[in-house]
Amino acid sequence: MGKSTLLNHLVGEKIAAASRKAQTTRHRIRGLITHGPDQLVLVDTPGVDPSTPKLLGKVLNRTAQAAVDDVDAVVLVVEAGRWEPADEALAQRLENSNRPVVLVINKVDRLKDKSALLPYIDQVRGRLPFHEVVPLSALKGKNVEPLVDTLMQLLPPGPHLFPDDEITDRSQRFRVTEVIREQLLERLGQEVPYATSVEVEQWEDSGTALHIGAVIWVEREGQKAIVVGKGGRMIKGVGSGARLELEQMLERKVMLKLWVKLRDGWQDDLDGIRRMGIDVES
Ligand SMILES: Nc1nc2c(ncn2[C@@H]2O[C@H](COP(=O)(O)OP(=O)(O)OP(=O)(O)O)[C@@H](O)[C@H]2O)c(=O)[nH]1
Repeated sequence: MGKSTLLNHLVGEKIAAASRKAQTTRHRIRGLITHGPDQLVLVDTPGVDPSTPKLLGKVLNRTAQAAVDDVDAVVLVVEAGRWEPADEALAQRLENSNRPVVLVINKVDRLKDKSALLPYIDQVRGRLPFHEVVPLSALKGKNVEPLVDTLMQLLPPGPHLFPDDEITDRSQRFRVTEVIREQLLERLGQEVPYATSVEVEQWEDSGTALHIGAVIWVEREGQKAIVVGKGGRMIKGVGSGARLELEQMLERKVMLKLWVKLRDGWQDDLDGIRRMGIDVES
């Protein structure tokens, strides 16, 4: 859908892992936009997929539901030209949420025939009494500002919840794990990335560089071999790709060390899920 890409674009920096593979978002991440007296707190949620069998999937679905209960307005993101069964299921759930729902039609840059956009908007407008429908491209940053304006107008009056100059409630350490996870998602085949999780174990400033050590946890021995790759090629690629991104993000020299370790079945163990830093709604 492009929720993470949109969130990153809105706050102007990478705070959430985005990737071509579905269901990459695992955490509840807040993005912050402050314009003078107005402060918008954006909550990214994991995609809602009721068919996910693993306990991790169930936890993610609960996180998404709890996020809706917590907010003043909901942004439903769909892809231009499409209306998937999952979109319909979400729209139905939102109908009774008593929250204004803004429909974002993302990826308009992908539409080959631009004249198809207006009939599509007419068609989806009727699915729910949307507060507003905003077509945009999160990737290209096209028409993103009207979305911010619409959301700002929906804010209830109140004090700022976060400092004015912050763009996320998540720590730098967390953002580092997201950068590494994104590299894994980009470089590995379908199955393995979902079985991995990243944990920062070392964070030392030597003055000239920031030394970061992180563990990539996998569930099975075979996955370990894939993440390490032939002659360590995969893990080296992940490491150098992540290091370049981190140097840009942190605006300084970074020395990154990665280890791959085995932790059996963490996706099916609530404590394991918690240890990976994933929010578990009770
Ligand atoms: N062409 C195009 N691609 C986009 C756009 N927005 C996002 N994408 C791509 O769509 C893919 C999914 O984007 P994400 O931001 O990870 O989507 P998400 O909704 O957070 O996905 P989950 O992790 O499943 O929740 C990535 O490959 C993005 O680069 C867009 O406006 N145009």
